[in-house]
Amino acid sequence: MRTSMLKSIVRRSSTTGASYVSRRGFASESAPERKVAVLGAAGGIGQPLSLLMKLNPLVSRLSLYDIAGTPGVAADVSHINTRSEVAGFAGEEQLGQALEGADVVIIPAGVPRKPGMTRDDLFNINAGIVKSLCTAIAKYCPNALVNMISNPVNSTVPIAAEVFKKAGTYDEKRLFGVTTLDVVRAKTFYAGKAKVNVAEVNVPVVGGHAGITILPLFSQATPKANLSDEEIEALTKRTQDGGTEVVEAKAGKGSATLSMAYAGAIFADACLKGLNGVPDVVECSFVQSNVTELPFFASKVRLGKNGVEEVLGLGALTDYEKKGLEALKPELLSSIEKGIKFAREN
Ligand SMILES: NC(=O)C1=CN([C@@H]2O[C@H](COP(=O)(O)OP(=O)(O)OC[C@H]3O[C@@H](n4cnc5c(N)ncnc54)[C@H](O)[C@@H]3O)[C@@H](O)[C@H]2O)C=CC1
Ligand SMILES: O=C([O-])CC(=O)C(=O)O
Repeated sequence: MRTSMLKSIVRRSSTTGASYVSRRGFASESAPERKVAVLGAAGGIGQPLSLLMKLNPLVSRLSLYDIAGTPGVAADVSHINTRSEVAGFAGEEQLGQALEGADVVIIPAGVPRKPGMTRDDLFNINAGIVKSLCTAIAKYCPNALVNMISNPVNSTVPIAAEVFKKAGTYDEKRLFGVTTLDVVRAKTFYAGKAKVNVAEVNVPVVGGHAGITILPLFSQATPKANLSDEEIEALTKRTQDGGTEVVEAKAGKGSATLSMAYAGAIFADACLKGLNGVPDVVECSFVQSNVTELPFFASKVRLGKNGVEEVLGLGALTDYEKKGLEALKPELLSSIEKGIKFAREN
């Protein structure tokens, strides 16, 4: 019952198409002990993400932290008859306990967009939240893999890197901006247009996580389909504007939460599989990178026992994609620099 439910909820890894339960087949009983902490667990993303992490048999301890509201979420989720033990922590004084011993920390803490706002408009509030949470991570679980969801990801990941550098704990292999929702969207939109089975689709999405910095590489999408240039352009634009599509539809009640929880659960699962030694776990993520001249960049990443095992290159690009790549660089660089400057000055 549990396995079939999991399979139907989270069927495929987003880039590799690997099945949810590890290919080496760790049954829940034999999988290593793994603690996952969700920071912002009482929020719109945090709650469904906590549910999905409770359904993941690779998790043995699930730690749910927020400034308030987590005892209720934790009590609720803890009644689900799956492997992990659940604990809720609320308020800054409990943050250390929430983080102690975590293998993976997922951060969806912070304010979401309203119509008319860009992700960068969230910077003033979310930069400080991310900085204080990362300061605590450096202290209580410096070896954890950090999955950054809080926006603007293009700046919050560089902020986290600076905080860890200051604390002397930075390891570029362990810091990830979660861009999986861009991949999830690209797959869905491509499958609809190409009329192929969505469960079979793979599409890398590179760059960053805001507007034109999101660059889906539909020329590398599989299964192959004969789409016109106009169709590729429309798919690219829809993927880039996917977040705004949801923000507008929610009309002031926030941004993507359910699809983000799904995407966040897929990415965290990939991190856990990598830690557990499952081979060939590949997902797109915004990481420290040499793929372009920019210090951080999203591309396919191979995950392993220490986090990032290999940052994969871009592969062959069409002229349209090359143009998109050049066009995104100034905006992405400026968001990265804004994050670094904030962390150095505050
Ligand atoms: N990377 C991505 O693809 C996506 C990122 N996001 C971002 O995720 C963030 C969260 O979005 P929602 O869950 O919809 O917002 P929300 O407002 O529903 O939930 C945020 C939660 O964070 C908590 N929080 C605030 N300060 C905190 C702190 N210092 N420590 C711990 N928790 C704290 C709040 O109490 C709240 O429960 C936003 O910044 C949003 O833009 C949203 C969708 C996709
Ligand atoms: O658009 C937003 O503000 C939330 C987000 O990052 C997304 O849905 O991709």
